[in-house]
Amino acid sequence: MIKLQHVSKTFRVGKNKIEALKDVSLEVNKGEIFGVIGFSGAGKSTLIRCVNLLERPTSGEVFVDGHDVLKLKKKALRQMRRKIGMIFQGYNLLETANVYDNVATPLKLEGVPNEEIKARTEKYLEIVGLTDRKSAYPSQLSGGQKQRVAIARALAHEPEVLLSDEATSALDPNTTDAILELLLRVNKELGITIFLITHELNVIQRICDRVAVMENGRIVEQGSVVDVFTRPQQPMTKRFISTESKFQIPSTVKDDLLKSGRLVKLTFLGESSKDPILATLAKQYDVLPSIIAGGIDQLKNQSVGKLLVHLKGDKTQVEIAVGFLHDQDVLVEEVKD
Ligand SMILES: Nc1ncnc2c1ncn2[C@@H]1O[C@H](COP(=O)(O)OP(=O)(O)OP(=O)(O)O)[C@@H](O)[C@H]1O
Repeated sequence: MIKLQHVSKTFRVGKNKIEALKDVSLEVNKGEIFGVIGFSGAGKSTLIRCVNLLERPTSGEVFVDGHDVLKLKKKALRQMRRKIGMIFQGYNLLETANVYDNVATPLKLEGVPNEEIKARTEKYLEIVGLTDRKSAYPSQLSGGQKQRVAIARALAHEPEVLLSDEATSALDPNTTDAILELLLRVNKELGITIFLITHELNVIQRICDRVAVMENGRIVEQGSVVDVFTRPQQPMTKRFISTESKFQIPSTVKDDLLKSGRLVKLTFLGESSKDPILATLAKQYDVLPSIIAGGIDQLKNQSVGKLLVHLKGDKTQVEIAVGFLHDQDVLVEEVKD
């Protein structure tokens, strides 16, 4: 649905050159939710803006639905842009128009017949749950409600793709969850492909099928969310996950534990979460496993269990026990200092 090939973007500010994107290639399939994650300044906004040419790449190719958008003439580009809706962190609503008109006015400007405007505006306000607030002005709405208006406005053009530029970054956790639920419904029930950028791991975990991790204008890793976040390969991805991870134990506690044994982080996926692996380990080897911390991450279609376990015992026995864990269907990471 969206294909970027070797896309680079250089900004010139006075005498300085800023390489915001460096040879970025990625493909978003029809019907999926694809997320790009990275810290501030990684190039995410520039990347998403290259899809609908709010930003023109310095080099490389951008395809939307098979069309090479950089080669499209004005009229064809306008038509292609209709296939692409966009929502932003700052909502971009018309403050002087009420909710209904915020959705209806852009349709009017596009020449959609009046009856169709009414039908679509009502339909999409209903989908985002704002039918009873259609006369309210943006200043009378919460951040989550404003984002719902922006989503209805984007959907009213009946796009094939929705681009989301940090749509939940200004919202509190509960409102973020509700907007993510809405985006999931938009994807599932209306069949709209979603391409989003975010700096929030939670957004990727909750709704994305695939993810790309960006650093300094480059994509350093991409793949399915389960693979990338349970078996991160690149230091940047590991750093992202550990920054967000809830497994932070005080260094004094960690030092004590490492003196008396080894610490392993176990990640359980799917069926492996049902096996009594630690009980088996304690029974088969002369090793005492203690659970130091644990939790479950809910990914879109799968839950992932994580345990931080201390293994105490004779050095050789602990070594054999770690080998046993590696042989199971769990991911084992040794925690050192
Ligand atoms: N219009 C512009 N002119 C000059 N430099 C720009 C412009 N837009 C972005 N940049 C620079 O390009 C780099 C990438 O910025 P970008 O906004 O794409 O990153 P980001 O990952 O979206 O970060 P953030 O989440 O903070 O917006 C930064 O160094 C930024 O300063």
